Parts: sequence; structure tokens; C-alpha cells
Amino acid sequence: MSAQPVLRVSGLDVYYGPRHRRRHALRDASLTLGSGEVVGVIGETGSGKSTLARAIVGLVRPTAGRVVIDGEDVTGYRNRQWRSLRRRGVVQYVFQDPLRSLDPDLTIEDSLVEPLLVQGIFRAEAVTRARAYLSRVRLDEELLRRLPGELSGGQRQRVSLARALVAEPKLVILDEPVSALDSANRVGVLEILKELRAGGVSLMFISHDLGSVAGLADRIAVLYQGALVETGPAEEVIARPAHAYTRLLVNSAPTLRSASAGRAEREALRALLGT
Ligand SMILES: Nc1ncnc2c1ncn2[C@@H]1O[C@H](COP(=O)(O)OP(=O)(O)OP(=O)(O)O)[C@@H](O)[C@H]1O
Repeated sequence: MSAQPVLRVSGLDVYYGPRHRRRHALRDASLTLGSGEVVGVIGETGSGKSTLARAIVGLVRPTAGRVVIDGEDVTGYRNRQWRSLRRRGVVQYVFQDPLRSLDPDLTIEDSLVEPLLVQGIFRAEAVTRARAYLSRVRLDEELLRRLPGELSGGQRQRVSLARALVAEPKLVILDEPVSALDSANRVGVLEILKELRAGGVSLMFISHDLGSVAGLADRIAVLYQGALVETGPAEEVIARPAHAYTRLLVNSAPTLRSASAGRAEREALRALLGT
């Protein structure tokens, strides 16, 4: 791992809505991601996971805090500066809905080569790279001529992953990459992400499902009601969860639950959390 983290988030605050009805969606969030690391951000629906991701990539403006990506302080960057950062391929964000990452009027080939063409790479080389990344996400070249609307949900998710990776970014943020997939596709995409991790890509993997994150993440960050209540090495967070909400998550994940953890304990934790 290099000395410089690929991502440093400190004291990030995000509010939504008009002043008199403001919702504090992200509270003083701080997180560091080392180069080549995978961090899993988990939390229930509405806990602020997408807000954290969107604030990191400049799609939502924080009211306080700082974001540094690959040594570049992007806090307060304007749209033009964000576009330039994305064009340089530093960071990629994969939307929860793959259709949002793909232009419906572009063939898969055009979608995959576009990020390379804007970097000044010649089309022939861009197409070669697009094919290589399509095969990395285990899709057939035959799909290159199709439009996103002519693919299955699982294929679309893989194409949007390939599109995020083709420009070889420093950091990829994946918002719920497997939650809309059936179990065979989920296992397939998790396998691909494991290969990417072995290849040294830094990933932030957002999910409401601790079970999906557990086998992949080096570190786990737990969001609860807009606050990062616990962050640590994945094995430690799972083996010795410090926060009551994390204990409830571990206890509720069928594949992680220890034999001793039972329903009574889950109910006690729910009562403690007031949920
Ligand atoms: N554009 C918006 N305007 C107003 N409130 C918003 C907006 N986006 C999100 N929120 C609210 O902010 C809170 C956090 O939302 P966010 O989408 O970050 O949660 P999440 O953890 O990603 O949820 P999910 O797992 O359902 O995607 C929620 O209460 C949500 O209703």
C-alpha cells in the first residue's frame, strides 16, 4: 500500500431541504481509504450511504468538511473542475441503477470507448481496451453492438462496471452494485470485484447487506442515521462489533451470525436502538 491514501474524507456534513425543514443527512463523516484497499460502507436504507458517495464525487455539496482524492483537495470544486477530474479518470462513481451510468442511445461499444476517446486515446486502441474490459466482467463481445435497453439487468450492471474501469481510475465508488441482482449474478459480480481487488483497484463498496460486503472489504464503515458510528478492519468489526447497530447487523446476517447469537439478543438490540 502506498503512503498516500487514495481518499481522505474529514468532517463531512450534508443537509437537504430548505433552511426551516433541513434534514441532516450526513453528520461529521470521516474516512480514509488506502491505495488498493476495499472499504465497505454499510447501513440501512436512508442512513446516508448514497449521500456520502455523492458528496465525495461532487454530486452533492457538503456544508462542512473536506474531501481529498489521490492527494488533490477537491473540496469546493466547481462542475467544470469535477468534469476535468472525471475526464482524467481519477475517480468513477457507479450508480445504483446501471441505466443512469449508461447513455440509452449509445451502443455498449460507444459507451465503453467514450471515456478513453475524451482522454485522447485513438479509437482502435480504445476498442481493444473496451473488449478487454468486457471480457473482464465476463460478457461476450457480441453485446458491443447492442443498446443498454437490449441487455438484462445483470448484463447492464456489468457493463456499467466495465465503463467505470476502462479508464483505469484510482478510485471506484460502487453504490449498491449487487442489490438489484439475482443470487447467481450477485455471486458473479462479487467474484469480479474480488479479482479487481487482487489487481489493486481501490474500491468503496456501498451496500445495505453486510453479508455481501464481508468477503470483499478490507475495512468496514458503518453508517447509522447519517453518522459513521464504527470503522475498522472487516474481521474485527464482524468479530467484535462495538456499536449496538453493528451488533444488530452482524447478528441479523445469516451467513455471519454466530451460533450463540439469538433472536432475544436481536430484539434487545432493537429496543436499545429504538427501532
Ligand atoms: N435530494 C434529496 N433531497 C432531500 N432529501 C434527500 C435527498 N436525497 C436523500 N435524501 C434523504 O437523506 C437521507 C439519506 O439518504 P441516502 O439516499 O443517502 O440514504 P441511503 O443510505 O443511500 O439509502 P438507500 O439504501 O435507500 O439508497 C434519507 O433520509 C433521504 O430521504
